[in-house]
Amino acid sequence: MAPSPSASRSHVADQVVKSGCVTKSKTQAKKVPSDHTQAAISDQVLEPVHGEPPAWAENRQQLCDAIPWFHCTQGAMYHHEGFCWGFLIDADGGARTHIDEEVVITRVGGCCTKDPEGNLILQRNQEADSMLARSIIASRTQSYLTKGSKHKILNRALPHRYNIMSWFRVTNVWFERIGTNHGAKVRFEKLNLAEKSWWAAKGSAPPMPLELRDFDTKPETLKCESCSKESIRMYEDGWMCLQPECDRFWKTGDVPSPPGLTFNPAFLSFRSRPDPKSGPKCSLVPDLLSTLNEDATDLSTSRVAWKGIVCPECHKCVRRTLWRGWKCSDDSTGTETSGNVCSFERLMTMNPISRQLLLDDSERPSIKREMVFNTKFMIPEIDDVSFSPYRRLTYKLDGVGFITHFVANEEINSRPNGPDDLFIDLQREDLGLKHFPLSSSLVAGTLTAHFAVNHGSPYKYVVAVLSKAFGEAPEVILRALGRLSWATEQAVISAGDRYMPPNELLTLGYFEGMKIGYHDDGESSLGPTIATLSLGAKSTMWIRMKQKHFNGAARRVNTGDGKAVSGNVLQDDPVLKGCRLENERRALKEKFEAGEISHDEYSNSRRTLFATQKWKQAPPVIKLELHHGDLVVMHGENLQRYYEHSVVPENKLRFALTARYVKPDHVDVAEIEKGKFSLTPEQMYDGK
Ligand SMILES: O=C(O)CCC(=O)C(=O)O
Ligand SMILES: [Fe+2]
Repeated sequence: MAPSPSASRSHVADQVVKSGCVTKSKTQAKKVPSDHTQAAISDQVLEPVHGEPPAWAENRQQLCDAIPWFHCTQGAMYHHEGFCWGFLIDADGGARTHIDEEVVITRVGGCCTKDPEGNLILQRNQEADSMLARSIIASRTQSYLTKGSKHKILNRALPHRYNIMSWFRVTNVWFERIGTNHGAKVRFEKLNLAEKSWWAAKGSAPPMPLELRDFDTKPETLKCESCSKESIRMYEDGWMCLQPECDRFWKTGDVPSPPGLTFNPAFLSFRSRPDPKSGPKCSLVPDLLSTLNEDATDLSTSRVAWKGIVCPECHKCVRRTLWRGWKCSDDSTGTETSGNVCSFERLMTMNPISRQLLLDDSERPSIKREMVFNTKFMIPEIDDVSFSPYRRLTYKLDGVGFITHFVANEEINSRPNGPDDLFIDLQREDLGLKHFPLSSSLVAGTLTAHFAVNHGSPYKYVVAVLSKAFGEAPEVILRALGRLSWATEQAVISAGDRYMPPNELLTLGYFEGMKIGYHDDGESSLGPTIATLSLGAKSTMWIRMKQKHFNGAARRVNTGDGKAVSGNVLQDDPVLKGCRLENERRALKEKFEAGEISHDEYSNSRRTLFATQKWKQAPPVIKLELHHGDLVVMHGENLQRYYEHSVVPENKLRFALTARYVKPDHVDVAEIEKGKFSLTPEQMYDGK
């Protein structure tokens, strides 16, 4: 038996209630089978909304960067320390997804995979003690919602792809049968019932005043005869036990529940009494800008200052794409639906940080830095004579290439025009450093975790960085290029190879907490030598074998248990020193090369060999501690083909200036000029 209609319920019933599986109002009960829902929805004509969201974004990265309570690039829920902070209602909320002006009902998410048609399928049972379910249950007092405009359940035209809705509270978490499993569902209720929701239909009636609402009538609750536990009457079609462990779970009478259930109107329309004590714990829209004090010396490079902001003018979530700050129009995805053209920008005065501020005590060597090499990694050849005052460390990878590390010291760093001066001058210049979109990223719109600017011949590897001509480069860039040309020449000539002077220089800038993940610098358009000058904060460079070369096969994820296993074996296995199953792989390769086995037999034997091995990450083989003023030269095409590197700085500010040789036949004729330069005697470097 449904409870009798309450004041609040009848009021809400006047507003049309939509649901993902069933479209229904109290007076009009029209059932739509779930698989027809999407088609039905796409035919709907969307009505305009009454207001504007307090903040919005065109992609998920913008949202996650600017909204601290939704710092979550995947999944529907942001949970932190056991609480759900933000919830994203996107395209697929499951059967009976419901949104009206005050209530949202959706699946909790998790435990899902996508079928070939892209529909979310619940893979296994979701339990009440799962992390997601626990954090949403713990968040009963409040939660916040954002919503994707792809989600047409509401039947309204939402202004942007992601729109912040409001504060909500969690009123119910329960389980439904989904296929052969059970999954958690949640009902949210808007906290502020007095104010009209911006997503209400344009011209719709204002919300019912609080004093006229009935907060006492709740949907009826019945005790299950089998498990003796109580469950709310959730569905109009009849009461059923909602305890997944009960034998009467999700049954009306003795039969499994029919498909196309609809919610009990009393369940949709009840409202919780407003409680002034359970207000929101943080602001819906953060105000980072007003709390920034630019006079604090190193604030502009600290972690807090590279978050996104909500534009005070157009309310877009804007990432800090620029070295000096935020520019609303610069963080545009080109998909802005509203044709948003906003001129807001906030560029900070960047007070140069002295290198002394970034040093720890172990980094104040007078002449040579003490070095202790960890035997877990390759031990280099040490040469204190040939390039004094530099110490030269050489790491040789047989048949692959070598890495030369010129270790600087105070004598080198403090010379006029040396690394100390370069570090300050780079900070004074407006180099045009920016975050660029990663060209190959799993999540579209992801920006690099560092700032970059390219000078000289265009270089388009990890990110497509527009290149500025050396002719227009600040003087400090040419001085760095002088040092890098010296290091490249010394390292290559001492190995007896041909020196090709660099014609490109990529400057990377790292604020606190930024880094460059594993990647290689191999590209057919590049010469085999790459030289980097480190300035500012100390950092660690890691070098490891590429995963496929380490394992001998590409990585494949087992669909059954989700574990990583070996996929296709390498066509041409170089069998690098230190790779997995090195002896066995080498023996098979030798047999194949000697013509003792066919290519198919070679591949099959390797497949059998790898079948018993779990996929493993390659451990780093070389670890370099990069200090201010150090130069590193990587030489050898195969080094980039078989190995990859990453660099993780430790403090607030670091620059890495990397020079390469871009082959002229890979450069557009119109761009050739950009790579030409001539250095003055002051810009040249002699190794002192
Ligand atoms: O930050 C560094 O030292 C490394 C830079 C780098 O790997 C690159 O520019 O490709
Ligand atoms: Fe690199």
